[in-house]
Amino acid sequence: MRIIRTANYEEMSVRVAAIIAAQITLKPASKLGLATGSTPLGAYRELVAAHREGALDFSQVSTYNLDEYRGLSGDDPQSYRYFMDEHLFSQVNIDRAQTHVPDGSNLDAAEACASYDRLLEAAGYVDLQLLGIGNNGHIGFNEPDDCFATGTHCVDLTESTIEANSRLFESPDDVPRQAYTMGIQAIMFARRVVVAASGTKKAEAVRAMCEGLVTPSCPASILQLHPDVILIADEEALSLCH
Ligand SMILES: N[C@@H]1[C@@H](O)[C@H](O)[C@@H](COP(=O)(O)O)O[C@@H]1O
Repeated sequence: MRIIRTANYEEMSVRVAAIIAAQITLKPASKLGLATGSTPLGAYRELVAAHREGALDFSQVSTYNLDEYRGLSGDDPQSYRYFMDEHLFSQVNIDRAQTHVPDGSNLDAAEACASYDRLLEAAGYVDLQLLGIGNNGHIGFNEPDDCFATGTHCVDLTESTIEANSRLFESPDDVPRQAYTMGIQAIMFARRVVVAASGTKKAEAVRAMCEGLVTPSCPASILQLHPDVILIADEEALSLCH
């Protein structure tokens, strides 16, 4: 795992965006695995700015998002599809038909997950997977568990994740209790993984990911087995690493 240490969130965002931009420049038809949350927002802003300056062409790019709340349709402002449309897809020249997010409006979990897996398999998985990390070490919505879940699956969100994500809802009661998430396999099949982390709240999860045992109780720790991972993290997020 290569570690790029940055002074703060802004510098982290610039470094993450630069790697994604380089990926698109080198391979215009790149398949990108994308993440939601506060962490990638700055990088998305940088990518939008680069596009507006004429430096980045998304016309051949396709994207596959990690996860979606079960029960939310794409026109719900709390959905991850809405988040991606708002912060990235509507701001660049990407073909919206080439942007993919698990279908939260499909309440048939088995069907929703199987069809997302078929899509990922048909795509041959992604060239670059962008990840944030949950305070409890989750990636996507792969929560701490007794085993690593391989395929796309429906998860019951942990109390700590509901609490952490409630800042984006009116109250914790409004946070959906379940989500569909890409499994560990599709994440590990990405040719390159870029993990972004910022702030002291992520420090323990970052330490466990980089230096702890490879264990499903910290899902991000599986990334120690991936041959091409770049962690871009600020001083605060790296503060517990040796
Ligand atoms: N499912 C998402 C993850 O993909 C994200 O990495 C994590 C951290 O979010 P944030 O970047 O807002 O801290 O939260 C959510 O639960």
